[in-house]
Amino acid sequence: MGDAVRVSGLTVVRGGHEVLRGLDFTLRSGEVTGLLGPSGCGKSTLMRTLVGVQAGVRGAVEVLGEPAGAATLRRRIGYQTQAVSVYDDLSVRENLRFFARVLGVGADRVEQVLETTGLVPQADAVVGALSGGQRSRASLAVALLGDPDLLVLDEPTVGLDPVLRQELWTTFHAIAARGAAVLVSSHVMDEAERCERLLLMREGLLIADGTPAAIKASAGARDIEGAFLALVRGGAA
Ligand SMILES: Nc1ncnc2c1ncn2[C@@H]1O[C@H](COP(=O)(O)OP(=O)(O)OP(=O)(O)O)[C@@H](O)[C@H]1O
Repeated sequence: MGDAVRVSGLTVVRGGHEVLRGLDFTLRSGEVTGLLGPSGCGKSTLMRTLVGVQAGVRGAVEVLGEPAGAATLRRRIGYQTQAVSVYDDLSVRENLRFFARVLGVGADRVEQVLETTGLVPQADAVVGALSGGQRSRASLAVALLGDPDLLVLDEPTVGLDPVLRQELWTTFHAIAARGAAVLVSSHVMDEAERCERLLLMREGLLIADGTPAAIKASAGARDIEGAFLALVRGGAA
């Protein structure tokens, strides 16, 4: 499948500092790419840039063949931020019906995303009464409503128990298998092995880009955490 995202020479200035420094990479459709790096390295800023809401951007950022932020991309991109973005006093289904109307998609899509995110049993429960993991899945369901070709998920598994994390990763792979490019950020290196491809970041720089196996092999490390440390000690960033 082709490239969903092409980025070259991307630099972003926030608060007078270069928080992204000359990034070049592509994201392919049909793959789950993990965006990994310590807190503050620039993952959220990169995601905000791809969805077209970040100011202070220099360089070329092409998303689904258009410049990032183009109005035509709105329905084609799903974005889940770190904050839960559903209404506590509405049920899951009511939230989805509301956002479906905003996006102009049919009610049948609401039922589909309830299935995809495993929320059918909770569909009529108010969001305020759900667990953190269920609330997070409700946000994911909203991000899926437009049947996006690019799905951008900012730390969607943070704070979830291992069973829920496993279920969510299965969902991400199912979405990619239908042809979407899926970008998932995490500051937990052990999520790396679940991705087809990884972008490792540190201090605004991309220090590795490849499959988990290739990154481990080139760093001579047994796991991604070891590879990350080897890359940092080797002066990659
Ligand atoms: N609104 C802002 N104004 C100025 N600087 C900011 C702003 N938001 C973030 N930054 C800075 O930009 C850098 C990158 O932040 P960003 O949120 O992209 O990192 P992150 O890797 O997503 O971190 P985390 O994993 O903690 O969410 C940090 O140094 C941060 O302090």
